[in-house]
Amino acid sequence: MQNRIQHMFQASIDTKQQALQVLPAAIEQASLLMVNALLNDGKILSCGNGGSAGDAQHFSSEMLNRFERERPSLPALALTTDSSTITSIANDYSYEEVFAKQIRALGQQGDILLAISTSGNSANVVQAIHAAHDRNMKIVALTGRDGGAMAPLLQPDDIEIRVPSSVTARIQEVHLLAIHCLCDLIDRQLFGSEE
Ligand SMILES: O=C(CO)[C@@H](O)[C@H](O)[C@H](O)[C@H](O)COP(=O)(O)O
Ligand SMILES: [Zn+2]
Repeated sequence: MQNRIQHMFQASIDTKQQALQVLPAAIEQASLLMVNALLNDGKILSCGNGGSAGDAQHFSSEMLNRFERERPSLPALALTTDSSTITSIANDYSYEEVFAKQIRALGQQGDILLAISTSGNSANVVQAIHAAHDRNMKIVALTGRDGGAMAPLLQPDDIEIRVPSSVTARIQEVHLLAIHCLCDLIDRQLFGSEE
């Protein structure tokens, strides 16, 4: 079984090496978009399914609490946590609407939606992008594969961070690294670099 473990570690390393060749500019641009929103009293909403729901919550927790340094709390909200809201929307309307309906209530012009989907095809994340655009919000999309249905929806001011892989788990492993890069760059731009 150790061969299997070695294979997965190596595949994750290889995927990160390939992502390192193509993603830094998009991650930097996404951090600038987020910092601009935060400096203008905007907030960052995040959403995704399964492991990506965890990533959405990972990001919002590091904004609301902190990443690696002491600093004021930053306004972020994961749309994946309120089970009563999610189950009632899914039950009364459709699972596709669970994020979009929240965005229509909470999203304001100048806010950012962090939309996370390894396939780019999760219908509720696609609908979340439509709802965010309707609220004049900008999108940072964390995707993989060919970007799926999300990619063609993105507007010129939106940013896509697309991991060059078709393996969900490997894509997620890079998504989390990208999230930590965003947290680091946001802190440095808002509160100065520590070294
Ligand atoms: O975490 C994993 C796989 O590693 C799964 O839970 C995965 O998140 C789920 O299959 C999601 O439904 C996949 O959705 P998406 O990434 O294509 O939007
Ligand atoms: Zn996973």
